[in-house]
Amino acid sequence: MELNMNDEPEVQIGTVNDNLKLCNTGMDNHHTKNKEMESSNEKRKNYLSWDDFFMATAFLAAQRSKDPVTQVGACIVTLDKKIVGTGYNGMPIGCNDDDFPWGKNNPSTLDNKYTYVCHAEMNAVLNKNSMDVKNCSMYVALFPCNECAKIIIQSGIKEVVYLSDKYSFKPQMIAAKRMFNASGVKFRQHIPSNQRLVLDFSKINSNMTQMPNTPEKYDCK
Ligand SMILES: Nc1ccn([C@H]2C[C@H](O)[C@@H](COP(=O)(O)O)O2)c(=O)n1
Repeated sequence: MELNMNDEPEVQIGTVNDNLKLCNTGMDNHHTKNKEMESSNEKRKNYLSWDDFFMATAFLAAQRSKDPVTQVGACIVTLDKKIVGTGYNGMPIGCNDDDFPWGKNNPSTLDNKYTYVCHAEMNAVLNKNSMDVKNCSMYVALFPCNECAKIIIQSGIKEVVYLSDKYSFKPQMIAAKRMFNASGVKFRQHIPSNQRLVLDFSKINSNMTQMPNTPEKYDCK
């Protein structure tokens, strides 16, 4: 899965650079590199930073969204770096994704998604799996609107880390910043170290020349 921090997914592990290297050097070099790494005592260098990890988690959550135009994800993290909630923009529970509108340019308010969709931030707070989210940080793809800002403030979240503020000119985002400033919620933009992250599900098996039989075929008694 490719987590394009701006766009749609594909599916590798590590950064795009890792994978480009892998493609360009071919399998032999890949095996040599793997062998070199196996005998080295040094730790891996290009692991994800916490900020990149939590933002990527928000982006991964966004991939659950059915919104055909904008997929937003949010991830709530405690002071000791534990994820306690994720959310993405979607219809409320019980409101069938196929029955409610996903368009946004219909003249009738009743026929536009904005009337119904729950924002990623709201869902992340409501989906929390901890007692509360006091003093937590929220990682979110897009800067929160005024309605989500109210929820963020009331829930006790103390920091918002966003990737894009592309709607900063809209009154909703200006109001959100006003409220954050007044209530002491800090906000900062995260610039990811890589524009794209690729999850390669096949990489976990990449050092195997031959795969064993599936576990079901072994007699485990
Ligand atoms: N901070 C945000 C901003 C937007 N959303 C959701 C709400 C809609 O589903 C969509 C925006 O649609 P667009 O006007 O870009 O077509 O994104 C959110 O969850 N959080």
